Amino acid sequence: MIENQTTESSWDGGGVLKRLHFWCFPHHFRENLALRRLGVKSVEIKKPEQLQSVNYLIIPGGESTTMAKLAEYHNLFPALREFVKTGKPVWGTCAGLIFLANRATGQKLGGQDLIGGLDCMVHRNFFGSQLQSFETELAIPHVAAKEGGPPSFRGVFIRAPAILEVGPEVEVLADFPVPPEKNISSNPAVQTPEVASYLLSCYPLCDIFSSPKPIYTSKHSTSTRKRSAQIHSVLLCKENTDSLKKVIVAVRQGNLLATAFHPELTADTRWHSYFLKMGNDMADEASTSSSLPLVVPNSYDRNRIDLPIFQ
Ligand SMILES: NC(=O)CC[C@H](N)C(=O)O
Repeated sequence: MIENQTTESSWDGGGVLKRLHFWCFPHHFRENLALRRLGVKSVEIKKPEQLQSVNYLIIPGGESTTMAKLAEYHNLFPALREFVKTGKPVWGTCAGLIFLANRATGQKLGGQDLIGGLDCMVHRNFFGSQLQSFETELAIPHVAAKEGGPPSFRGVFIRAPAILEVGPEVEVLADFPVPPEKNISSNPAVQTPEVASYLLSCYPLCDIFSSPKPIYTSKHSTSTRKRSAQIHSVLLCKENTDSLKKVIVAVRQGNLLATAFHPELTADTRWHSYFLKMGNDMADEASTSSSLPLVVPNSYDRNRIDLPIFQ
């Protein structure tokens, strides 16, 4: 995995990669801080040819439509798709997750180009607008088993996507219960036909026609309004349901890692060290003995203070 070292990429005596390359968008600065805590220095990728000397790639959060336009402008898509196919580790956070998905919904009019590779259907802005951003404790059994520390992680969701479906090769690393009725019904961003279908599929046993209350206005078509009434009824049923349906918020598929939340905004670097170790996993699978193992310290530090972002 760790071939193609550039003169910028070097190893210390213990085999720690001193320079990691990643694709820069607005959250670059915070990614850089998290990686530095693990002894890794990162650089921005701005041109397709830079990807040839890259071993790891992080596609950070931001705004995926704008990111797609920039990637198009700089002709990055072919090189990014090629990179994903090489088997080198790639991690998409939030907008980066949208980029890696094979299928996306909730996109702006006209859609946007995706890199693809991750066999899933992602819903952009699933939880709503910027105002519906939130923090929550997520159970992360797989990552905690590998990295140590507590079994949960503080997930920071900023106008976040959620994964609605995954293919058989995809391992779910974290999920999250669909928010309660009051959040969803007051939130226009999630009232799309795709969310409707999803919620209806979650609660098939509910009487979806009881006490309908339209969420959509008269400017929407009759079928859309009917659908909206169905969602509302489903959500009313859900209030009485103990077992809330969950959406997926972190996955791994081979060399691809994706999180709907922002680990770089917390002081807990376990997702970053998990990602760095993925290079070793991939090298083991490919039995490429020529690759140097990347030594990443187990990163949980209970004394590191985490500042709240959303109250
Ligand atoms: N924090 C984020 O990366 C938000 C992603 C954004 N909602 C998008 O669709 O691109």
